[in-house]
Amino acid sequence: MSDQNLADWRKLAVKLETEVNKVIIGQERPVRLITTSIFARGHVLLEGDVGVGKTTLLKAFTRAIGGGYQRIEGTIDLMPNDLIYHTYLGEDGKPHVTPGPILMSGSDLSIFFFNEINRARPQVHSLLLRIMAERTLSAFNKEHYFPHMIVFADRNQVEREETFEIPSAARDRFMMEIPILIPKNDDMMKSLTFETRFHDADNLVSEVKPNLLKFDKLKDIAKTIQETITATDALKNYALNLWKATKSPADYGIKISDLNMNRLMISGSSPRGMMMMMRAARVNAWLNERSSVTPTDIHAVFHETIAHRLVFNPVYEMRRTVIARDLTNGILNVIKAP
Ligand SMILES: Nc1ncnc2c1ncn2[C@@H]1O[C@H](COP(=O)(O)OP(=O)(O)OP(=O)(O)O)[C@@H](O)[C@H]1O
Repeated sequence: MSDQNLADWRKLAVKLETEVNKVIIGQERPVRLITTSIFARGHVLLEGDVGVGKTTLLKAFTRAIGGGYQRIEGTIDLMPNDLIYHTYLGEDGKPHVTPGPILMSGSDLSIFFFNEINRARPQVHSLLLRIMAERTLSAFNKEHYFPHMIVFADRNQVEREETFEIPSAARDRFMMEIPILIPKNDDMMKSLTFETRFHDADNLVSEVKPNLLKFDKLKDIAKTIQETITATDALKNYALNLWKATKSPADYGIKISDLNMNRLMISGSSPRGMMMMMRAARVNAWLNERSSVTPTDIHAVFHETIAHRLVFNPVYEMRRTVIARDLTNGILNVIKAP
């Protein structure tokens, strides 16, 4: 793929963001991060309250990139097979089997949204993780492939009863965890409350230009971005120091008020985490018309690619959201950028 092609795709990526930002208001940063994940081919955890527009956001993205959108709700009685097929008694009195959400769009599946993943049992998580990693599933005597699928999973953080928290090994498979918060701006809050266009999500999504990108070409362009955007030795050393600081922040003089830094960390970033962080940073460089990754590109994605995979001492886990934010900020402040 030529440089011209990369430039053309960049224009499409910017258009994609414009289209989504047209219907989803006050979420420019999550939209940039989701675009980054799409072009870095990484799965995403969404963190946020209910009714903040997550479904609408993902439907808007799917409409613009093309391909199929499917969604499933995590519930305590959901079984792994519920992802694969439904059974029902037909009018003819006979049992029938139809494809479940994961199979419904066939190999054109583009975005799969698992809402409230932590309400589903670990058996369901493991099936999902296997499909995410292998992009294939055998069912109905056939192998099914999902070469273009990106999984988005939302964790209900408000009600913790009857939930099955996804373990750190599973969280590590996701490229990012992106917070989706209610817009703070008064005018936007008024718009969401009073403008009727926001009240009908399907109608709202229909304002997005359909099939702006070719979803089945994203894999190729993602590969080209990773192969084309370079990193200097100084930048590589910088990334290495950031990595080490996630393992033992105390050794680097990083402090968070009232925490015992020597007891905070159980484990820092995994190699996969650093790899995914760099993939996202490369895409950020490309989106900003740079041919080489700069520290700014790393800063743009560091928190969202690293925080969810850090494991804290259990006494600090309840305060994870705040501590993780302070820690990643502390690391970026203390480690000297080239
Ligand atoms: N920032 C926003 N921009 C545009 N519409 C929004 C925004 N936030 C909420 N909405 C509107 O709020 C309604 C609920 O949104 P949606 O169903 O997408 O939320 P959700 O986060 O998926 O909810 P749940 O967690 O309950 O599934 C929709 O009508 C949507 O248009």
